[in-house]
Amino acid sequence: MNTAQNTPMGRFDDAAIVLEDTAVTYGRGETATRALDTTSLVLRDGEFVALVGPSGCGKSTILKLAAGLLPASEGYVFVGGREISARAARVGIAFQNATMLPWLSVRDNIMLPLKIVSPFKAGYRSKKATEYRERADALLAQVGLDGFGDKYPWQLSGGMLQRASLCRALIHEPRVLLLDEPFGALDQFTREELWGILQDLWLDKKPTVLLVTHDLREAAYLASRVCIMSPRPGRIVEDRAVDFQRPRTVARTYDNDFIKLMQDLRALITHDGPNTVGSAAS
Ligand SMILES: Nc1ncnc2c1ncn2[C@@H]1O[C@H](COP(=O)(O)OP(=O)(O)OP(=O)(O)O)[C@@H](O)[C@H]1O
Repeated sequence: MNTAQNTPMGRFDDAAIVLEDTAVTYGRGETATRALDTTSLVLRDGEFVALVGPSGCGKSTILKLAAGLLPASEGYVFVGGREISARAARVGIAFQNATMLPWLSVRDNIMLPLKIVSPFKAGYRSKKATEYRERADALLAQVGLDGFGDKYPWQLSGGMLQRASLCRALIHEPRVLLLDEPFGALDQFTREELWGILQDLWLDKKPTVLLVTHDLREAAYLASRVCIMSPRPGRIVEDRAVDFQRPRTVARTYDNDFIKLMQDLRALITHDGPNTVGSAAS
């Protein structure tokens, strides 16, 4: 087992996520798929980084590595200072489809990680149950779902479910939040509203966030850094800081400097010239 002292991790004292010369090949032999080419990436504690790139370039693969759901074929992955394969780190995860258990209330769905994740599960059955309920209700209020805790998932709209999914990802106060196209299935207005909510949640507790998205406007609105990946087998070809003042607004995304940034990023993905911004990356 590797530790922070005797591996490359020792060089990144304040890093929340480190990929060091990491590569992933799915399968073996003739059916093997090289999904992620040799890639290095460091997220400092509290950073918000967006991963953008063509379909199939390995974005979700990077999230699976950081979540400990997938071992690296080559190189190292550290989360919270530990090699990920050594011990699962405490992360929060939200996907494009907010899968909820239909027989549980929204509040009980949100509280699920507390039932499963140490050290919370010990307190779940005892005196902490009330505290956990209050924590779930406070999060629901933060995302505009005050009073919806007793409803069932099928009584909520897609946008409301995705808000609840964010609450579930945050209920155990993870220091690392992994988001895989969390707003991809939503209409534009709901998506923009949720950008604001996610930004507020991030500004409140400053977890380290790794967001996979196809939407460059979403990436530039939310992230402090946008990493652009090449086609499969992907690797990071651009790591761009986004310095716009926070809190950011939707109106800000129509300013010239914001549009210029999106044009630059899009050109890196499509290899088009800078004046060809259209709908492909949004
Ligand atoms: N379990 C698996 N077994 C075999 N190949 C896989 C597996 N998971 C992903 N792949 C392949 O690895 C490559 C990268 O997949 P990944 O899901 O990471 O891409 P992505 O960038 O997230 O794609 P998208 O933007 O379309 O969601 C793809 O070619 C995919 O077909």
